[in-house]
Amino acid sequence: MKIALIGYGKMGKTIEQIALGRGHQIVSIVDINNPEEIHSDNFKSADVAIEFTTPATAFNNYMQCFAAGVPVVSGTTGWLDKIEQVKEMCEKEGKTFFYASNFSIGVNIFFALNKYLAKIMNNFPAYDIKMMETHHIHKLDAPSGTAITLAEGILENVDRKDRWTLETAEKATDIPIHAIREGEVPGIHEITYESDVDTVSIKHDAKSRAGFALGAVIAAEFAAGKKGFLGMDDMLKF
Ligand SMILES: NC(=O)C1=CN([C@@H]2O[C@H](COP(=O)(O)OP(=O)(O)OC[C@H]3O[C@@H](n4cnc5c(N)ncnc54)[C@H](OP(=O)(O)O)[C@@H]3O)[C@@H](O)[C@H]2O)C=CC1
Ligand SMILES: O=C(O)C1=N[C@H](C(=O)O)C[C@H](O)C1
Repeated sequence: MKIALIGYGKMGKTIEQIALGRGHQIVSIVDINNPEEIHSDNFKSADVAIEFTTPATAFNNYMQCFAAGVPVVSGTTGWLDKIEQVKEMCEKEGKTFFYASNFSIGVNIFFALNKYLAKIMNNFPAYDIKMMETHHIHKLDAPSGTAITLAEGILENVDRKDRWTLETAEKATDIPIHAIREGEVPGIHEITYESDVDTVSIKHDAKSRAGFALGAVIAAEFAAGKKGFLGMDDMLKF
């Protein structure tokens, strides 16, 4: 498969290695220093583009991919205020867009476990809920996209909570998310249910970026040739 990379940072470089290892070709690399590459014939020849850039630049990159007729797989976080526009373009204009706040298979198993535990905990109001996420110091957004997805999984299932907040809970119905930025940590997420008598917690700890990158390449293999707004639930069967 011919892959274009948009964003050649930590994720772009890891994805390149994994894609080459799976027999794919990297036909174009667009980064901050060569934005015009996105208009090139090489870019347009790609079966799919994999986009990992920044919260501020992702949406414009999606628009360029749509204009070039190249399906896009993106893992960039912090741009979700525009997600409805992207969904509408997929539905009405037949564009292809695959998004995941976290492409790791382990994290997606953790997402399912989080929802299952939340359903159980809905019946046990003695437990209060909080979340902690730790990432490297270069991360631009907080809380992480993964933490937001986890919080949404709890909110769907626990009636006594109605929103997430960053750092402090302002009312009993809030789920506080504590975001720590430390060294070069690839990503840790932990959800804690605490009562007066005990604590129940679940945790995912990424050892490197390899799991995120492998998931993104598998998603690209899945998305190429398909139409619409796609996500991990379309690809993974639990
Ligand atoms: N969904 C998932 O599974 C995962 C998501 N992420 C998310 O992916 C994003 C990228 O992460 P990461 O690779 O670690 O970040 P990096 O900062 O290492 O890489 C981003 C790259 O994009 C470049 N860039 C900035 N603007 C543009 C632009 N307009 N066009 C093309 N390239 C551009 C940056 O250049 P420069 O540095 O010169 O500005 C940099 O090389 C983040 O939002 C992060 O949260 C990360 C890991 C997993
Ligand atoms: O910025 C990162 O590094 C990561 N970002 C994603 C997020 O915001 O959830 C996924 C992963 O945790 C690494």
